[in-house]
Amino acid sequence: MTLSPDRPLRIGTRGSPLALAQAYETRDRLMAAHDLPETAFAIVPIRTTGDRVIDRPLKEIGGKGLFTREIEQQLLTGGIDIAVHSMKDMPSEQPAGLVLDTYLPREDPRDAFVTLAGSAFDDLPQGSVVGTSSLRRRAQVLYKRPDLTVVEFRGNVQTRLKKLEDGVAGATFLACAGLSRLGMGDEVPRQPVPVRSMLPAVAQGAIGIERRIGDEDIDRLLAAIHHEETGLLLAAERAFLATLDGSCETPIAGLAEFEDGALRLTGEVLRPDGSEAIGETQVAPVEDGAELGRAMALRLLEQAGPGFFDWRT
Ligand SMILES: NCc1[nH]cc(CCC(=O)O)c1CC(=O)O
Repeated sequence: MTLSPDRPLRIGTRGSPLALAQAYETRDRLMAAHDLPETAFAIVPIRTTGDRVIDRPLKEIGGKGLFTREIEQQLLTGGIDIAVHSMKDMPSEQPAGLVLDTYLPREDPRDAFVTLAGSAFDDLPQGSVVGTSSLRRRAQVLYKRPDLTVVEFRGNVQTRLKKLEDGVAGATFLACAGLSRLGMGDEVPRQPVPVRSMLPAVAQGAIGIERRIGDEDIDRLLAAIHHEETGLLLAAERAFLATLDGSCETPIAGLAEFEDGALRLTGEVLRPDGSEAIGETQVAPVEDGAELGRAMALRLLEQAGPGFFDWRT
């Protein structure tokens, strides 16, 4: 495939600072892998429903693919050639005609606990207010600390820090990966939360690149930057998520890690109000991740029983 300034490879992405950083990282890896100049690529920011509607909780806007639909549409109609995504925002299945199996090396998957003073989650005073728009984080926080109040908190890193300064909440959570990709790892007063204390979202910290099925030039281009290990981990986590049929309305957490040459998966489901959590850890051969994830999801669903994810009134 010949890429030139006249016919650059168009990389679709959301327009947020984090999304753009991920698109640039992808471009830089493609430049290095294929010895191509910057002018062989064009970054194309695309506004999604999730970006447009910022005044309502995500779960109210509803539906899967809030941050991806418009981008996938452009990919299907040829407006862009590839799309770069935060894998944790990706539905477990892609629209017909698209495939998402190229991953960059995963960043730190942990959540970071953020306060103006940089204090640790365990030191948060009784009755404090925590801001988050993530159902998973809300349920996990309330499960561990029923004394806390959780308020809705949307917006980018700067907006959230401003809200802390304005006293809207005393603390919030952000993904470590996002902060370091933004180069803000040291600017933001944060404490990484151990994964055993707060299990991350499925695929947190991983970047995925989506393409059209059957475009062999692009297949070859992307194969050179695919990170196999991340692929093995995400196979387990994404099978777990797919079997649970999760959406942004279901508090689900999952993390796969390598351990002594095997793959260890921890999965967790919570009631939205944080009154109950069910989880387990299992080990399997690295190539059996998808089966491990599926089986774990089925066991957790059975233990949870019907109505587990319903909001209690
Ligand atoms: N839902 C928004 C979103 N999607 C991916 C990340 C962080 C980066 C990542 O997990 O790869 C974030 C922000 C956050 O949770 O702090």
